[in-house]
Amino acid sequence: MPHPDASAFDAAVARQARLTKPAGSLGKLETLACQFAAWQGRAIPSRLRPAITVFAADHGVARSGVSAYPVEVTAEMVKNFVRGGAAISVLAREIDATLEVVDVGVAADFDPAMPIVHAKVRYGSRNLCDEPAMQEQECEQAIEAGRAAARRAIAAGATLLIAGEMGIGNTTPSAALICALSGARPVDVVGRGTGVDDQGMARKRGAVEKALLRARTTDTAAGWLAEVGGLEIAAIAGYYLEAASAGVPALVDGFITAAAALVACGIDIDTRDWLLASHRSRELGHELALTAMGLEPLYDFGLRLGEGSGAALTVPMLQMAIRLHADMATFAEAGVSDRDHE
Ligand SMILES: O=C(O)c1ccc[n+]([C@@H]2O[C@H](COP(=O)([O-])O)[C@@H](O)[C@H]2O)c1
Ligand SMILES: Cc1cc2nc[nH]c2cc1C
Repeated sequence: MPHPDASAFDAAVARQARLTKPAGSLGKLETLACQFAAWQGRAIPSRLRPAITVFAADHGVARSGVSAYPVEVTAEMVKNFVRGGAAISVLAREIDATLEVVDVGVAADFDPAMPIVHAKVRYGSRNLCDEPAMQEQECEQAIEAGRAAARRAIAAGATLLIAGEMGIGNTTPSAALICALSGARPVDVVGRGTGVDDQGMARKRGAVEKALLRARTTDTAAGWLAEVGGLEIAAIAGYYLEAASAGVPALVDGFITAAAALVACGIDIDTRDWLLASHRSRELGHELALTAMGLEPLYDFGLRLGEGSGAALTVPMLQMAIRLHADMATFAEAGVSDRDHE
């Protein structure tokens, strides 16, 4: 995997020091501009061209009372994405991002003419409590669907990749993966997802504990993904792996994408160098998962939607960071006196 360009980073840091502002006064915006400089391999990064890919799939475990919503919502929301009425549809238009929806495992048939990517591996993953969620070959097929989506986005000119997801029940496999890969306990990771009540929470924690116990001899990230993951989570892991291989940065959205990012980093630790976390999700174990990868969220608005929405919301801010870095005058250009040097 390529590494971000350290000399472009240094050149960007030097430029930040010459811009007409007290040193460090633009805080994280300065760091972000320098990070994009390193990612793009140029002291002044160019305007971002974001691509959003939403991966949709269903989950066998969703039939065990672990979600506040019925499984049918996954397929219904896919249609809503396409019609333009979902939150991510609105945000994609607002930030001028492309939006592609990939069916990797929704438990329903779609009209073949519907403008989504038809990459269904199977009608939902199996119930992780009782058996491996995916066979190895199914898992690999889902990873490849994610890799292919990243390749398409990059070939079309995207310079920032955003993965989103839709899958009723998917906070349960995500919690299981985060526990398995970080060593955290289910009580510290399992949250309310779409808003389950206390009984639902107990069922969810029970499901995660049962899955972790059943698959306890698993010893690789890819192995855990197949045992307790899900088809859209596998696809997103593939999407991140491909982004990093191509040297294109990718945003980590909420709880589910963080679980996928942990898997990708478990498969190849260098993936981490190309990831940027957008927000802190309201979902319990999210920050713990980000910390396990050394990622820090940019903001906290109490979001817990998914779809890539939290990541999409950061794009205007990232564009501003780059614009400021590119267009502000230096002290010399503006004839402004710099600080006294000791
Ligand atoms: O992004 C998040 O942090 C997030 C937190 C909770 C729920 N979600 C979304 O809600 C769905 C999963 O919730 P659940 O309760 O069905 O497991 C799935 O479609 C996710 O996109 C997303
Ligand atoms: C309506 C709805 C929209 C979503 N978008 C992502 N997860 C979702 C879950 C539900 C229930």
